[in-house]
Amino acid sequence: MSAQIIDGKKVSKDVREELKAKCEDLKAKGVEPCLAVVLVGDDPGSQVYVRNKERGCAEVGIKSIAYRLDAGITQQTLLELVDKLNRDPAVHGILVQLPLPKHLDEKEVLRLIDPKKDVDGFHVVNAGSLFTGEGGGFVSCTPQGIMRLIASTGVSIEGKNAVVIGRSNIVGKPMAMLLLNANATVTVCHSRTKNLKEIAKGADILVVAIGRPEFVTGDMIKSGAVVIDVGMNRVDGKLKGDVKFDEAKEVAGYVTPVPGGVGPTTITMLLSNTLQAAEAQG
Ligand SMILES: Nc1nc2c(c(=O)[nH]1)N[C@@H](CN(C=O)c1ccc(C(=O)N[C@@H](CCC(=O)O)C(=O)O)cc1)CN2
Ligand SMILES: [Mg+2]
Repeated sequence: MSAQIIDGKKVSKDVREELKAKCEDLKAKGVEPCLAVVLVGDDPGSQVYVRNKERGCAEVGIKSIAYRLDAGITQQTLLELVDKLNRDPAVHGILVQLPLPKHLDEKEVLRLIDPKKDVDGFHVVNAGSLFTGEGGGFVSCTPQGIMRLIASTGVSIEGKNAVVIGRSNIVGKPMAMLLLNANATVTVCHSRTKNLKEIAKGADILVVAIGRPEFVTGDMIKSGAVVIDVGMNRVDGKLKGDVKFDEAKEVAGYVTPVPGGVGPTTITMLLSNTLQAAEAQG
């Protein structure tokens, strides 16, 4: 058996077409959607992601303003910028690219972003509305994109065993909540989990975000499962996922590649959240 490859670029392209139309509608109503992107320092990966965010905005019709700040800036300077953007009615969405340089307090910065403009969905208010199932807040972009990828397979989530490997605030925890809200039976595994192999093998839907190259091997995957690989590990200059792709594709029903799976949908969901913010703020 050979799994179907979930094409993140194709899913992303289709969603962006919908977003272009939504953006045009907003502009026709006199709203010019605008995203402020804050990048601190010169991490090469972050520079690429920020550039891709600017390109994504341009493609869909969203105005973007990037603030590229020196790696040595103080916490106070960064907080003042966020505060200024919070108060600017022309800015609908604010994101601070992570990771920040070590001397800066990431949590304090994220807490200051107005939840109504927190298009990354990292603020406790937005995380809270996802956790209570209240909805209406912003959902973290990577897990939101993964829900689109799963939907593209046509496999229903309700009643399925979903296993999430990884418990970060950005991916693992919100992913578990989205799957739970979609009526899956969810297990979250992490570096201290015992019998991880057996638990993973019971998954109809397996999401892997543990940050270890090729951690999940073919013998940890249930036949026919949907396998989503969130990993982006650089090994000898090559990008490797958290799943051993060649083995996974012999066992799984569906599997995401790295690159070209989860990554492309992350930025697309950011664009979607920005339009949601612009619509709400008007
Ligand atoms: N403020 C934020 N910081 C970070 C986020 C985030 O959502 N908000 N997520 C990641 C980085 N990221 C977006 O910011 C991101 C990472 C990767 C991709 C992507 O398209 N990956 C490609 C491969 C790219 C490569 O070759 O390196 C793929 O998987 O096909 C998009 C967005 C951490 N920081
Ligand atoms: Mg820090």
